[in-house]
Amino acid sequence: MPEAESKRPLYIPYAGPVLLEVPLLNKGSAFTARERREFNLEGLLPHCIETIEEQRDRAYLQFSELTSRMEKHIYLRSIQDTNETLYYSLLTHYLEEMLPLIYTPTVGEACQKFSQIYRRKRGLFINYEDRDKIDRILRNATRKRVSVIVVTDGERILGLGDQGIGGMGIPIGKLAIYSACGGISPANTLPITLDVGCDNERLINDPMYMGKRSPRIRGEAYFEFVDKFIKAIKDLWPNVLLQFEDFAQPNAMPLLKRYRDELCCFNDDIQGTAAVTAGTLLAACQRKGQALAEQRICFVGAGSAGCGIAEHLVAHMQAEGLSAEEAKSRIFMVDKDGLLSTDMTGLRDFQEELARDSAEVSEWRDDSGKIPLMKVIEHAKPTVLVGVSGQFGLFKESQIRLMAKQVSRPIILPLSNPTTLAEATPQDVIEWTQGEAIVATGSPFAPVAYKGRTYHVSQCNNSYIFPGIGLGVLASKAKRVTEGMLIAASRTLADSSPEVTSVGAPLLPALDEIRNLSRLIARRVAKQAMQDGVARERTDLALEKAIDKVYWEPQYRSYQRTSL
Ligand SMILES: NC(=O)C1=CN([C@@H]2O[C@H](COP(=O)(O)OP(=O)(O)OC[C@H]3O[C@@H](n4cnc5c(N)ncnc54)[C@H](O)[C@@H]3O)[C@@H](O)[C@H]2O)C=CC1
Ligand SMILES: CC(=O)C(=O)O
Ligand SMILES: [Mg+2]
Repeated sequence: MPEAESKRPLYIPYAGPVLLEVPLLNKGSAFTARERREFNLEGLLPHCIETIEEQRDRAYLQFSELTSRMEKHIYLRSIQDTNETLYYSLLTHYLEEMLPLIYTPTVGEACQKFSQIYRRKRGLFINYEDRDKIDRILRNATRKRVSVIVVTDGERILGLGDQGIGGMGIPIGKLAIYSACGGISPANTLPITLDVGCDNERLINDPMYMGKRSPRIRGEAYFEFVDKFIKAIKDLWPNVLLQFEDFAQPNAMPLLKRYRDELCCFNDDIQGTAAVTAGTLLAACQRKGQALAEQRICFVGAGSAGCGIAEHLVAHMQAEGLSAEEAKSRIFMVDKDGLLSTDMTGLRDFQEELARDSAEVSEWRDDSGKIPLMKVIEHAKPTVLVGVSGQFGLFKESQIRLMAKQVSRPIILPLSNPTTLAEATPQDVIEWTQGEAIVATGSPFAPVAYKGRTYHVSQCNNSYIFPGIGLGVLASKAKRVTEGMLIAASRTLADSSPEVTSVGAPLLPALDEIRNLSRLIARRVAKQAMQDGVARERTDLALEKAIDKVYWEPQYRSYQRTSL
């Protein structure tokens, strides 16, 4: 068996059964005869020395014999926890089939059942009680350099609410996407869950629950705890890229504001979602032969994602020539109590920014004094409807039909996850609009067959964006994630929209092109980082080399022995 010769060997201090227990290093039956001899593995493995492709075939055979999504998820996670190179080889090879099993929708159920299906350690759990020894805990995680961290406190997991430490499924899944789609080595990633308690009664009364069984720490104590966490991260890994994920609305924006100028970080639900949605909308506008600045955009769900997307679209429209005022006048934010307007009390500061002048919309009110979605559709005649409410079936037939009557080719984006919480199914939207609507969803949906045509439904999910941002940040050694970098990512996504070959062609590149897409996004993001003065200047050639250097492929390396 020829050893991988393209890369220099790795020097490994482990041998025997211990080496087989290190997921990042284990090669299983692919250890060569020399390695088996030198690393005391003889007799510990069956005779045949296999290639990663042969191992992948066996794993896929075993995977295919499982029937339920959860069994498949558990199986894939078990491979990740025993042989990470094989896991990523499998994932990249069968990305379209496996992404929905390690990510949305299955990851939602995996978070809900996290304590029941728990098997082996992965990532770090940092308890509120451990707040004065976070530095020590971080060092327990790994002695390696950490380049990307995804952190959650589990309070708003997809649209499923508080999952406590079960939320860990999300950082694990997101980082798997960084590696599978963005070429970030899993050796340099770390999923973290902050355990500050849990307010989900069902979970903390479940005897299986493995987290802290007490109400969530809130207020100043919570922010002091996160401050300590951030300080410990900055001390140990000052150049890390930190992604905030699935924090609940009261904390998501305040945490981002608190730390965005302190370390290289971003909030994926606010900023990653904004970038992917802008890219998707730009692609849809190209298809309609219109500018983004011409659209009237209605959001249902004025939370972290909704307001994050809206602010980012305002920046794009300004780049297209509108003033901030003009751009905001094209945005309509509907939350539980109807359209956000300036007379409402109790709005969060980021919602106030997007509230409509109450005098201007006074005629829109219904008998209860509120302005429900239907009234907004009637009066504002939106061309785009974005669902980020976490509420299944919120878009009603009458509303979508009215949109299609008022404007040509309405753009309808039910973005809530997982699939069971989508505001509408693509099948319904296509039928209600007689095939006119341009649709993309947060979770994957099968193509829709309607009147002899096939409509492909692209997945407008931040997973299209953050792997490329991560690669771009690492390659350019960026110190911050700027608004310009996010805009560059959106534009690259829109520019990669496939040629229209037929009605119903997908808006976004297919998943099997996502690795290439990530490299394109990385290039533009890195260049923008340089222009924004947050990254070291490099020539195009040096940047390309830096991307190649960071980019990790799931292939085995040759090992040489060294002492600890
Ligand atoms: N496709 C994607 O890439 C992403 C999708 N999402 C999804 O978006 C949803 C919301 O996420 P966040 O904004 O972070 O949560 P959030 O909790 O900050 O916001 C949700 C908002 O929806 C509002 N809402 C609830 N019921 C409503 C109703 N009947 N009518 C109008 N508004 C209603 C809530 O009051 C809240 O303001 C989740 O389901 C999440 O999975 C979030 C991030 C990325
Ligand atoms: C996709 C994602 O980040 C979410 O639904 O929260
Ligand atoms: Mg999220």
